[in-house]
Amino acid sequence: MTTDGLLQAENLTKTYPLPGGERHTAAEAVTFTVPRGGALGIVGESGSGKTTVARMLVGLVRPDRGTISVEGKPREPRTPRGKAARLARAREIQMVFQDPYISLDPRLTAAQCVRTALRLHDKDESGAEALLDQVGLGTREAGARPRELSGGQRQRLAIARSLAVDPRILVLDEAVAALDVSIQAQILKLLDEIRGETGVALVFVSHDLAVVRHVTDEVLVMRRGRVVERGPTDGVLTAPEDPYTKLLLASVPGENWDPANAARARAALPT
Ligand SMILES: Nc1ncnc2c1ncn2[C@@H]1O[C@H](COP(=O)(O)OP(=O)(O)OP(=O)(O)O)[C@@H](O)[C@H]1O
Repeated sequence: MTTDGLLQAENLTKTYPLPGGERHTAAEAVTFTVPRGGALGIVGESGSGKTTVARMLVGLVRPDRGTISVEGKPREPRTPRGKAARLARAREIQMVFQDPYISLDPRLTAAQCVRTALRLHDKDESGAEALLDQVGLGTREAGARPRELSGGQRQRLAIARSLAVDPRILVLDEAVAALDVSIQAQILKLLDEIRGETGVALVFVSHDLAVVRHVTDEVLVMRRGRVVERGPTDGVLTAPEDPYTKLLLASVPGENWDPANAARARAALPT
């Protein structure tokens, strides 16, 4: 096992029971390293296993096999007992979900939400305004509850709350998928700035290749639970080698886009 890098996932495998006693493999032997301050994209179609990998990283799904290490230290599959150990674990990896509405407490204003996270981690609550400012939320938004914020503002708040913990790694699962493209661009720019300012590493899970192209250095392409291609994002998305990556790229509407090419690429894929 390599020991360099901030985050290491080694042979992560997860299966789920199927009716009839067999098991469905959602992720199989997924291995990658993310360097300090790096940004890794995990792409693939719906059902390829991206979310399963993201959830294993933060401990929401327990791998059948494989290990996750942060700075060479293995993460226990179970949440540790004791407040200090739990908080230390939370500081390693934070997650931002597609729909922050579900994960935000509807009763708390944006400022209260961030203050609560700071307090929990024994940090100075007066830092809340600076964090909200960092994600582009001003005084009016600071006093608003989630239902009074737009989708993009809610996602900014979810990011601010994650940053309050001062994490080493931020895992974002389809974090901009529900936003319209101009808001997506703003959030992607924000994430890039935050990465530059704080050195937080990003693991960016998305079905959207254009999104991953903007915010990641390296990319993994997943199909049916397996990594079928990996490498620098620009290289993989400009000159893909695997037929599945070619299919994903052929499926993106754009200039000279021809749905027939995507259909042909899919027909040529090995099953
Ligand atoms: N709790 C579960 N029980 C059974 N099967 C599951 C469970 N969670 C995921 N799966 C299956 O595992 C596979 C991978 O799912 P996963 O959610 O990781 O894919 P994904 O690439 O993130 O897809 P999407 O983009 O649609 O979320 C799918 O076939 C899914 O049906």
